[in-house]
Amino acid sequence: MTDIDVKELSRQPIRLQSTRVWRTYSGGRLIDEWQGKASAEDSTFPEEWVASVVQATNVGREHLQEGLSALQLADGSQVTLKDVIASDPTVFLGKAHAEKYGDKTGVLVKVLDSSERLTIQVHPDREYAKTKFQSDFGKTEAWYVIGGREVDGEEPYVLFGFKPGVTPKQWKDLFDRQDIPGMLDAMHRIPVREGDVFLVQGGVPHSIGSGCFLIEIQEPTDYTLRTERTTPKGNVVPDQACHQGLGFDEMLNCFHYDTHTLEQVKDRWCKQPAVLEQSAGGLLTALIKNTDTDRFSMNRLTVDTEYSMKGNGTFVIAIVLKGSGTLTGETGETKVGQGDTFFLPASMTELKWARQGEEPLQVILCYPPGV
Ligand SMILES: O=P(O)(O)OC[C@H]1O[C@@H](O)[C@@H](O)[C@@H](O)[C@@H]1O
Repeated sequence: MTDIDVKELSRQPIRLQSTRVWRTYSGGRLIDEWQGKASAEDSTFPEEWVASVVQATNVGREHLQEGLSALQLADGSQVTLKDVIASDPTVFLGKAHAEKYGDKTGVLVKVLDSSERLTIQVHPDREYAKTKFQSDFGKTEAWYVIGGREVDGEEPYVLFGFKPGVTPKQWKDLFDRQDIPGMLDAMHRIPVREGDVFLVQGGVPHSIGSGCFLIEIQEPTDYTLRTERTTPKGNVVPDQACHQGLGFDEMLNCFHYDTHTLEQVKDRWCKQPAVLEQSAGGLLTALIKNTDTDRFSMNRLTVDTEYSMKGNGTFVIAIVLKGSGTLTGETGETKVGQGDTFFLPASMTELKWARQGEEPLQVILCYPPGV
């Protein structure tokens, strides 16, 4: 493995390379456009994984190492972020975090763009993940909608939460008969708009609809249990991809069968952004707060002129959503622009974002548990 200069690397923003991941659904054109690629198109690589130290689980693609974020070192060689962090977890992740989580970041961030509806699915809560997958993490996730498109005349939407009256027996029956309209109808359908924020806890049935362009923050696993045995486009979902080796009965046990009215779903899982700090230079808004969940948090920074951020002893995952400018730390200045992604090591104590372009610089800041 290439020599990692820990001292040098831990004092500067680490620019991450693009990591696209194969999924059962198609999309990704809006990610290509956002990243400024010459040709933008939908494909079966509809997700960009950011600062990932998690390998993707794709049935039939186990021979590939998908999902791990990489970066380029000063000598031009490539190394995974996972190896960089493992070289000195305390310096990169922060002392308190490393004491608790070792070399794991405890969080995974993605940019996702769907040109078709995703399969109806559920992710494990912590208890299920522990007992069935021997994992300390489940897969609670949150979505921040950054755009979207109309697909076949349908506006972007998401489906989640069981409607009143749905029972485990009914859900099993719908699954056994593969009554997909029935399964869709058992969940609430919510149209989405840029700026919306949703928290989807482990155990909650859901399906991201077509036309959604969003940033997702989640617990760092890739456990998905699917009740649809064919995708909306008609591709067969292998049994293993439905139940992850646990069998169909255990798959059905992953769901939380509490039911909600639409109002209750909105109250519980649709989150309202809240201003954290406003200065002459910028505006910091909380999208997912540590009072919403103890699994992660996410803020949006809008820089009108300049904005300084003090380190708080932990690392940050940054996605430049819009605009261009600079990011200055103790080792110098880095140019930043829409589509760039960074891992900001915990040992960076001070950072200054500055806008350069015509529009304000907008950055999404993602944090691990405990911040
Ligand atoms: O089941 P597929 O289509 O592969 O989609 C899986 C995707 O589902 C979404 O709801 C999110 O949980 C993503 O993190 C995940 O990658």
